[in-house]
Amino acid sequence: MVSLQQVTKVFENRPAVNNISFTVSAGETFILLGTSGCGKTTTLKMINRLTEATEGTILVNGKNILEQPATILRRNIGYVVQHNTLFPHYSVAENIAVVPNLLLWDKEKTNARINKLIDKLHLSPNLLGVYPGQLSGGEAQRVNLARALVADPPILLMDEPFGALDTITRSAIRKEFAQLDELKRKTIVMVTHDVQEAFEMGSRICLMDKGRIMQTGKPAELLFHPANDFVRDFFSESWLQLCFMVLKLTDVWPFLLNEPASEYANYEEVSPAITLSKAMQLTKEKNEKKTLLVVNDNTTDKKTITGEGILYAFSEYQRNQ
Ligand SMILES: Nc1ncnc2c1ncn2[C@@H]1O[C@H](COP(=O)(O)OP(=O)(O)OP(=O)(O)O)[C@@H](O)[C@H]1O
Repeated sequence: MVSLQQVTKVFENRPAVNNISFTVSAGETFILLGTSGCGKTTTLKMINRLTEATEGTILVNGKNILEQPATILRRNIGYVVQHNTLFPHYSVAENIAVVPNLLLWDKEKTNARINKLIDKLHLSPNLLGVYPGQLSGGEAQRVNLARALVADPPILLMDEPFGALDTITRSAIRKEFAQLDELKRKTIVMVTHDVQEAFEMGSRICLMDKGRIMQTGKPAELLFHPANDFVRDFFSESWLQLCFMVLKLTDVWPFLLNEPASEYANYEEVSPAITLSKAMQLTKEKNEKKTLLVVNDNTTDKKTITGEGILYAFSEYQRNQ
């Protein structure tokens, strides 16, 4: 658990972060989102005391971070940044082993953990002996993450972790990360200015502007119940796309019409837990025949639905918000 209570950071008489409060529960992925200079990185760095807050209280797992030495605090907090922060004269294996060595793990335990992690992160074992300068951007970022995860810290701070990667690598690595069971158990605070990334990864999003919090909430809350004009305007450009990314068939379930199955030649069995955008993708015509989704699992009634039906259900859902 990470909790900020009325936290302010002043640089040169100017507040970079201005009286912000939020609590991140265990296991949550909490996103700090906003344009350049709004105070996201400063907020993140105050949590592991790379920057000291000017005012306010920060609790990590219920304990005031000022009541323990920064080095001890940081053992429980992994930290991944955008830039390649690997030591250039250490091999990949040596870079990942930095924290285990500090914790005096024996060689066998360290090696077993490193091998497990590189496998999970889809890194070739052949890379363990090479130096960071020989890695691609995507490989370097996977090694950065392995280094942050190696001692299994319960909290992970990530500052634009995919920022230095090209769009395709970025999207692929993001999807891999989202599926890592290592990450699912962690409390994550992540900084991004990429709206799509925020909605794809965040269980809650904190939108900031000029050092202040404009709104904190679940992705759907920000889209359907914006707290003010700033929040509404911030998402207006990609609003529809974000809605389809965020909403699942279960969310619009009462508005989904059950179509007669006999008229359709293509069928696809899907779970009601898929997003509207995934469902729309699956209803694309194949061989000039529309595909019907047969939504079925044990938690809902079975329905047969079409792409048009999903669009209709979305507009009804929107009207009811
Ligand atoms: N060490 C520092 N000394 C003085 N001013 C600073 C310092 N660090 C940050 N600032 C200022 O604080 C404000 C917030 O910076 P911060 O890096 O937290 O923003 P950000 O939202 O993370 O931006 P970006 O997305 O560009 O990284 C900016 O105006 C920045 O210039």
